[in-house]
Amino acid sequence: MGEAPAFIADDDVSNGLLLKSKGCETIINMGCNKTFAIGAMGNGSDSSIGVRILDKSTSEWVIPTVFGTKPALSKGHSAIVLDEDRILVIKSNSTSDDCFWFLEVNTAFVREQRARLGTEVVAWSKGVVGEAQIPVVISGPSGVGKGTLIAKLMEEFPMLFGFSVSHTTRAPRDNEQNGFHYHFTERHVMEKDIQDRKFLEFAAVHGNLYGTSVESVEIVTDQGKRCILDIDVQGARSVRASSLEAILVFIRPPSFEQLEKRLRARGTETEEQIQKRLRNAKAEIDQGTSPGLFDHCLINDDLEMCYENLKKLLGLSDGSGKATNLSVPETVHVPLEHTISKIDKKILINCTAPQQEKPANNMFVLDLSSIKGGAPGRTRGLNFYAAGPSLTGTNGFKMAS
Ligand SMILES: Nc1ncnc2c1ncn2[C@@H]1O[C@H](COP(=O)(O)OP(=O)(O)OP(=O)(O)O)[C@@H](O)[C@H]1O
Ligand SMILES: Nc1nc2c(ncn2[C@@H]2O[C@H](COP(=O)(O)O)[C@@H](O)[C@H]2O)c(=O)[nH]1
Repeated sequence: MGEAPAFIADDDVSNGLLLKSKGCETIINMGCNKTFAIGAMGNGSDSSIGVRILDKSTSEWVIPTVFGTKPALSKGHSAIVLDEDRILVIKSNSTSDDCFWFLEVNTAFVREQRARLGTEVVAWSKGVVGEAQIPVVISGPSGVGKGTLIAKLMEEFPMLFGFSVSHTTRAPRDNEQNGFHYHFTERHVMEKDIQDRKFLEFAAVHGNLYGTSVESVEIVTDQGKRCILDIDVQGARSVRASSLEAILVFIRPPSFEQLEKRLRARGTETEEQIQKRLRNAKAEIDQGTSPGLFDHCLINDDLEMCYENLKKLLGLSDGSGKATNLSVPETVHVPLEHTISKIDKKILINCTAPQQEKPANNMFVLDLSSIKGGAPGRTRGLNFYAAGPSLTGTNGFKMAS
């Protein structure tokens, strides 16, 4: 691990945006009578960035309950207050998926958890650079062909889509791999994880528990890919009601007889299970085809035609099977020495290069005007671009190794 960074406050930082250093921690004063210390906790045992809170009314330091994936310690980081709810932390020398982190200190999610637990709470949310496209939920009765359609999409566009691997308490089928088709788990483990808020949605389906973990969606988003979820109608309803913005597609069979035929031909369920799935299918088709819940409804009669229609509504095809909408994740690299400052929703990152005689073209902008999401998932929609030559005397602070 690298040596602890020191932080030097610029003289003109007076508006409470960010404050000085304390050893290897950044010290941030928030308006809520609290001071946040962010950095290595000094005990040498934790490999992630820690947080302590000073309650100024009691002068006591508190270790909060931390939600979300914690950022790993890096050689240096800087921090700046975004608003009364969040602090932005920028890690130096990090890859694009590990550079920008939001420490939520008073968002709706944090307030909810604080009220539930009766303790101080903070939550980390990793920033995702680029125009992450909203997840796609594919729903429909068992046997309609959801998995088949998703497999075709993943095969044709492996760089564009990533599958959210669900958790389930049902037993694996012969051809199913743990961690690829599902995370197969025990009911008591899954129930505990649900209690611990690890799931974005979950439902009891055909007698087993199924759920989408926050982490499963994050893994896909971190790869810069568009997340596809294969979930039942109850799950789709939960997603609709959640903070996860998604496009919801219902797949319906051409007829109930065809559905039964497909389920039987698949040969993966016992007669009893097939009967249960068919009984549930009736209610699912009713709910899926009634207005309000789903954005789109496709009939999976001819598989190729249904697949073309799916691609069309996802903006992937002009109808001829040609891809039209491929995107590439951006790369980000913030050096150890930099200053940051904030103008409205834009963060200016001035990468100083003292060894160079002339200032290099090293001013970058992190545009936060289109961000979406937040803890317990990711903060998406960050834009990062070069803004021109370095400026001096900006309202920021310098981080040194
Ligand atoms: N358009 C189609 N015409 C005929 N058979 C199809 C069609 N689409 C899929 N199938 C077949 O139907 C069976 C069920 O499909 P699939 O497993 O993809 O359904 P599913 O909706 O994912 O089911 P579950 O919800 O139970 O996972 C498979 O054997 C598949 O090959
Ligand atoms: N609400 C959720 N439903 C899910 C999830 N993963 C799968 N499913 C749905 O369960 C049924 C049965 O699936 P099978 O693999 O046992 O045939 C099917 O309708 C899936 O869409 C999930 O994470 N959440």
